[in-house]
Amino acid sequence: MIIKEIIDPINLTKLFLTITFIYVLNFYYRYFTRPNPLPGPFPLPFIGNLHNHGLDTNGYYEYCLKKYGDISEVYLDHRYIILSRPEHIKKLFAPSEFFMHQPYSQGCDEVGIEGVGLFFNGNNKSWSFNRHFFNEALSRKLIDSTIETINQLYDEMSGYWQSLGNQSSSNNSNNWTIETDFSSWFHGFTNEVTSTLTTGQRTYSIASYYNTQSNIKSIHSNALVENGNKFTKALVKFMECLPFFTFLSPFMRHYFPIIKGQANSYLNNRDLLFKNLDEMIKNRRNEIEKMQGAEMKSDMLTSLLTAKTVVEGDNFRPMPDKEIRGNLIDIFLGGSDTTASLFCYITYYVCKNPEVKQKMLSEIDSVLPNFSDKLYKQEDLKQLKYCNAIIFEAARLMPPIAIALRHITKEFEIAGYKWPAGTNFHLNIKGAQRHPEFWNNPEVFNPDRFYNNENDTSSIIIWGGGKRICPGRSLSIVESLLFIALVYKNYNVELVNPNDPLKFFSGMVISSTELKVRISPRT
Ligand code: HEM
Repeated sequence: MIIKEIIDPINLTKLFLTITFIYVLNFYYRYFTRPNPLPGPFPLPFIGNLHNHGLDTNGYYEYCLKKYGDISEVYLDHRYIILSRPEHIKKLFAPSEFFMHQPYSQGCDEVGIEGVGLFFNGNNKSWSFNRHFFNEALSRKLIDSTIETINQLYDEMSGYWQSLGNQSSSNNSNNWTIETDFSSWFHGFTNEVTSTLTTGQRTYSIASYYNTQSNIKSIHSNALVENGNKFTKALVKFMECLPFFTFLSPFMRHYFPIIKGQANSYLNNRDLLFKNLDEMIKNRRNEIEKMQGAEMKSDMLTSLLTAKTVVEGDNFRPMPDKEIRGNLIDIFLGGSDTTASLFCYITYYVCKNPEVKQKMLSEIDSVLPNFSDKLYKQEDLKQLKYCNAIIFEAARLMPPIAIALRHITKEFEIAGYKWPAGTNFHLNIKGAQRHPEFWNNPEVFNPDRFYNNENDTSSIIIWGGGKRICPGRSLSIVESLLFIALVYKNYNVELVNPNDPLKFFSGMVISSTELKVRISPRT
């Protein structure tokens, strides 16, 4: 009888309405009594400001800066304080402090990345070990072997362009022009570079893209290309799911019908990706066991498997597989899309500014030998000072990661307010790098800011700052210099639609989605 009364639909409705009422009351009580109220859009229960934020992170923070000024707030899964002034942001880059990126996130736990690797790791001890490992692994030796890989992969990609050019022209010579999408080529390219650097295995992404564009197929077998393709797609989808699991509340992910379906599809994809990575780890472990002292490969997976320095009390033990997987994911997520997109932004701005392009070509031609003569090395690249300035200026205007995260675990004073432990910050990198009080003509692409010191450039924070500054920053600069050198030394590059704005998707990374260019061999 009592059970019948409890599950009576009228009682259930009353219960549901009462719980919802209490939730809403609590939500607004907390909102109106929050410490240091700031300007920002009014939040709604359950969704906060998700309806204002939408999927365009970059556009939304630009809007907040214009409408609410240097410091404002937004409600997603938590309250976030948005900082857009360099000096406020730099307080959270204090070199002596370990900051978490975000508090414990049930969403990140669900996708299996909470507390492992670097980016999603808020445990100082385990983060410090992984970070030390990263810094050691990304040594000059690894950068040298990455340069070699890029030179070789470029050779293959250039061969594909040549083949497409010959297919489109009647005279089968070097006199051809093709229209193609740099965004697709370079996403494939950086994916291959990252995979080789990380696991020692190729993904055949450039061959895969070539096969979609060409009547003649690449020499790599269909099975290899198809496998690599599946792996790459799983990585892209995994990346896409991160804002979804980070910013949507568990309630929405678990109970809202369409959202729940999407969450399940992302989780299936996670299973597929993890299975792939776990197999790579297992296979390499077997390989290492069989090698017994012979010279090992120099990729990061081998280093992770042979590192025996995780401290547990006084004991040392090998890094657990889950931790290894977390580090691999960090490199794939941090290193591929960012570098590919940056190269697209560089190309866009260089092609829109002919005087910059001319100066860049003069530097490349005077510093670098012809590609066929020798592979470019770190020493060659160091001389490309103007190209280096171009990289910084393109990343100032279009930082591939537009927002950095910080979560404080003790009271901190920023922008004249005392923030209690538990406050979350979104550091608006793009806003700070275009801030009119810190940059002369901030919207103008002018590499001379970094070449002739035409601007005080201390407000540049492309790679974040403090202890959590990007560990891949030197590698990404070397990769970008090499892309510029190889492509522009050998090809004429123009935008197909110079008047079109940049095309990108802004989630965690401001990712280039298309850049149509016209290329022909430089004679
Ligand atoms: C143009 C290329 C790149 C850009 C713009 C970029 C930018 C960033 C930014 C802004 C952060 C957050 C820093 C902070 O919170 O203060 C970060 C973190 C990170 N990046 Fe990069 N990155 C790039 C390339 C790479 C590469 C090539 C790798 C790996 C080889 C990498 C691996 C990571 C990792 C693991 C973290 C997390 C660090 C930590 O939490 O300790 N990134 N990156």
